[in-house]
Amino acid sequence: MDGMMSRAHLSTDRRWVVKIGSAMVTGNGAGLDMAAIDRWAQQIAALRAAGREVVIVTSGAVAEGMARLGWQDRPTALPQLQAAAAVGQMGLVQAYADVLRRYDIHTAQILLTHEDLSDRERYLNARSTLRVLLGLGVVPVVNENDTVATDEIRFGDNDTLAALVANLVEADVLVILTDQLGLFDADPRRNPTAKLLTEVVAGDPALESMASPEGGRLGRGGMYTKVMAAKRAAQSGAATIVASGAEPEVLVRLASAEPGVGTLFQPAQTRLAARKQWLAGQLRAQGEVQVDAGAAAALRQGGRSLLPIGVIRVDGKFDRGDLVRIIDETGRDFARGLVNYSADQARKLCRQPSSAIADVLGFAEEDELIHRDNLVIL
Ligand SMILES: Nc1ncnc2c1ncn2[C@@H]1O[C@H](COP(=O)(O)OP(=O)(O)O)[C@@H](O)[C@H]1O
Ligand SMILES: N[C@@H](CCC(=O)OP(=O)(O)O)C(=O)O
Repeated sequence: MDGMMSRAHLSTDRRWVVKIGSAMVTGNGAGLDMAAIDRWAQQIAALRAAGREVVIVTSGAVAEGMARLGWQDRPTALPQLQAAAAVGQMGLVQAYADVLRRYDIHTAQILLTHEDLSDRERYLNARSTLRVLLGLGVVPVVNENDTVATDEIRFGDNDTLAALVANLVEADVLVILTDQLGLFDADPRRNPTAKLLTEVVAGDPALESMASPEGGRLGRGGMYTKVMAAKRAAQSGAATIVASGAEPEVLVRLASAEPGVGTLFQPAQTRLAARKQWLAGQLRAQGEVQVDAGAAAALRQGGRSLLPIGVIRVDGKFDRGDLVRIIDETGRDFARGLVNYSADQARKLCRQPSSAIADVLGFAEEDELIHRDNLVIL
C-alpha cells in the first residue's frame, strides 16, 4: 500500500469524529486542561472553516469528577464511578462550550448508552439529531451517559463509543487523541525500544497482540480498544488515526495529510464498498417502491440513481434515510436503498420529473428518490 496515497484522503475527507481520552483532557487527572482544550478547539475551528464537520467524543467525566471531589484513585464500584462522572460531566461539557464559543461555534451535549444505539428507533433518532446539528454547524460533544449505564451495557471505554458514533454519522475519519504518539509494536510504557507504526490496515489481527488492554491510570481500555475501534470504524469505511493530543497542531496537520503524524488505520475497503455491503446485509426494510422497466434497467445496468419519475408505487411507512426494497414491474425484489424522502412524500412524487419536486412538496432536498451511492443491486 502506498502510504502517501492513503493519507492524501485526509485532506479531502469531510466528516471527522475526534475522540479525546481522559488523560489528555484532564492533564493526567490534574483537572480540566483548559489550555489543551482551547488548542483543540482552535484546530476544530480551522477544520470547520475549511468545510469539515466535526463530532467530538470526549472522556474525562470520571477523571474531572475525581479531581473535583478530591479523589486520588479511580473508584472501582459502579455507583461511585457514576457519581464522579455526574459531577465531572458538568465541567467537561462546559469547558468545550466555553472554548468553542470563542471561535463562534455552538456545541451540543449528547450522552449515549449502548441501548440508544442498539434500539433501531433510538438509533435513528440519535442519527437524525446529529445530522441536524452538523447541518447547523454545531459541534456535538458526545460522552457515555454514565449515570444510567449499567455494568453489562456500558460501552465502558470511549474508544468503542467513538467508533459507534463514527458508524452512526457515517464519518470519513475517526481521530483518537491519546497520550502516546500512536500505535507502537509493543506498549511503550513497558518497552522503551517499541517502534511507532505509521500505517497499518484496520482489522489486521496482528495488531491485536501488539496493543495492550492496559491503559494509563485514568483511561480505560488502553491501546487494545483503539485497535478494535479502528476495526469497527472500518466497517463503515472510515479511516482511523491514533495520535497524540499533545502534538502541536495535530488535527490541522492530519487534515493536511502530513506524513508521519500518528498511526493511520486504513480501512480495507472503501466507504462506498463498505456501505453497499452493509446495505445488502440489512434484512429489515421499512417499505417498498416499485419501479418501471426503464428505471429497473437504469439501476441494474446503468448503475444510476432512482428518480421519482421511474417509480410506480410506494408501500409502507418510512422516513428520509430509511431502507426500502426496490421491486421491478414483475414484482421481483432486486435492490435495496436509503430514501431521500418519506413514504408520504414519495407517494406524491410517483411518476413526477425531478424538476417538479419543489412544486409538489413545496421544497426539494434532492433530485433522486434514492442516490446511487445509497443503492445496492442484489
Ligand atoms: N502497542 C501500544 N502502543 C501504544 N500504546 C500502548 C500500546 N499498548 C498499550 N498502550 C498503552 O495505552 C495507553 C493509552 O490508553 P488509555 O490510557 O486508555 O488512553 P485514553 O485515556 O487516551 O483512552 C498508552 O498510554 C499506553 O501505555
Ligand atoms: N465516560 C467515561 C469514559 C472513560 C474512558 O473511556 O476513558 P478513556 O479510556 O480515557 O477514553 C468518562 O467520561 O470518564
